[in-house]
Amino acid sequence: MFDELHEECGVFGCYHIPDAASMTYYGLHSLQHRGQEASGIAAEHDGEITVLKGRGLTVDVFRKPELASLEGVNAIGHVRYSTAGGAEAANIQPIVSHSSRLGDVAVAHNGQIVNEKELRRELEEKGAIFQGTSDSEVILHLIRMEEGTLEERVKKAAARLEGAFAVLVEGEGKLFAFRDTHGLRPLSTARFQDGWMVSSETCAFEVMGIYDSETVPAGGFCTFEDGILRRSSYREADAPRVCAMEYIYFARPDSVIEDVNVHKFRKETGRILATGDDVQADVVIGVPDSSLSAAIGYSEASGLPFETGLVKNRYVGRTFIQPTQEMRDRGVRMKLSPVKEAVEGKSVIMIDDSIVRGTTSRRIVRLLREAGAREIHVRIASPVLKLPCFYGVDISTKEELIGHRMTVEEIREYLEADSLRFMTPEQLRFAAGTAGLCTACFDGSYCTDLYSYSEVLSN
Ligand SMILES: O=P(O)(O)OC[C@H]1O[C@H](OP(=O)(O)OP(=O)(O)O)[C@H](O)[C@@H]1O
Ligand SMILES: NC(=O)CC[C@H](N)C(=O)O
Ligand code: SF4
Ligand SMILES: [Mg+2]
Repeated sequence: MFDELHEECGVFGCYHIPDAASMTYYGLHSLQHRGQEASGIAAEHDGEITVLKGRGLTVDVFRKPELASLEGVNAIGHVRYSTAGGAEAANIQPIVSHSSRLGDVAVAHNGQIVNEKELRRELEEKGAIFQGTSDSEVILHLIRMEEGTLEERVKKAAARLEGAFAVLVEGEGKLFAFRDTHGLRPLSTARFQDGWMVSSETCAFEVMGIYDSETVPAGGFCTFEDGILRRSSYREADAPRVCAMEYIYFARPDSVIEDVNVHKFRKETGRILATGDDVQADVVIGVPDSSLSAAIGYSEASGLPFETGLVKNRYVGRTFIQPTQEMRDRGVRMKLSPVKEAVEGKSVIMIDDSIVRGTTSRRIVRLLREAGAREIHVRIASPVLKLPCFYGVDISTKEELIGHRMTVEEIREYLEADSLRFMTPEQLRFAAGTAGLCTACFDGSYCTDLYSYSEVLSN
């Protein structure tokens, strides 16, 4: 069970770049918002892969001398929030295999393989011995079991996978990157000096001063070999379906996915929410950080002033020890505080990006009332979340979702808000412009066969 909505994973790779491990470290740091559970880097030098990984944030897992021990011009890295398989050490990525016959190979994966159980059974029958329980390990075993050159084996392995995946593979001095046929998870490449970088999000390139990048298309396959990048495909692309939650919540506003900037998308959702909203209000506030862009969009379209109504303590991380009951009773809130001057006596439009269990919105409505807000109108910059995700986001059962159990009016009552509105899936697709979206957790339109996971839906 999750407490709130959690990020998923991020992958970053360097090919033909001096001190690749250190550059990967900086890349992972920019992707930290996608996973705070564990972090790892695998660097290759003369065909040998050395991996360093551990639980926690990238800055806590790596120290300078350790990074220096990761030699080589190629490296891949991963920040993890587990979705399949537990948080145990064996599941931390990159996952590496050493073999005298096939050499060293490392894999880093963001997403979730929906036919994992079927593949695992088949691989075990053929003699594969798994180190852990993560779905990502299946990719490594498939590569080992296939025949041909490393590139051919990686391509054949990719073609066996169903679900959501942005994957990096390293071995034999080469790097491979591929993306699922719907493009559910983002992945981009960029030129850097004499080499290349690959990243889940383009924000990681920009911190390196790179502003030109290219999306790996759905079903696309990149081979970095002999100092060059060759683009091909391992399977025909399906209709593009980028995870809508990437735009709504996960990705950083400065990232661009499928040519659509995340901040721009969020502003558009705010604008759509404001259109036709006839509520009488004085100010618009957003829940920092992920809904600030939507709140700005709402403010611009409605002509109502945007205010800093809430301040976030950025140092409350996942490992933060929950306050004692006594502190809770005294009203100590560790994560968000209202700005009384901004909301007192006012009718407030409060924008958040999503409601999962309703905990956050309910808490904020109360905080704003205590701070003297006269009316609170909650506007959510996404549709009602009703169904689980099997593509790499930890919404695993529908019972966890307030939107599955209650009508919008019942949710409004639970939140103690004066009014509540969501977007429709159609409006969300409109906000995405040219990018095709997955909206399955809102409307059930899963774009792949769900294999054993379909049981979760029928229960
Ligand atoms: O309905 P709930 O179960 O409370 O979940 C919804 C909240 O979870 C996310 O925020 P979160 O606090 O996880 O992180 P953030 O600070 O990055 O927005 C999201 O932005 C919503 O605010
Ligand atoms: N959130 C993710 O993308 C996780 C990747 C993979 N399924 C894991 O659990 O390690
Ligand atoms: S089901 Fe929802 S969270 Fe999962 S990939 Fe689709 S849009 Fe994203
Ligand atoms: Mg939030």
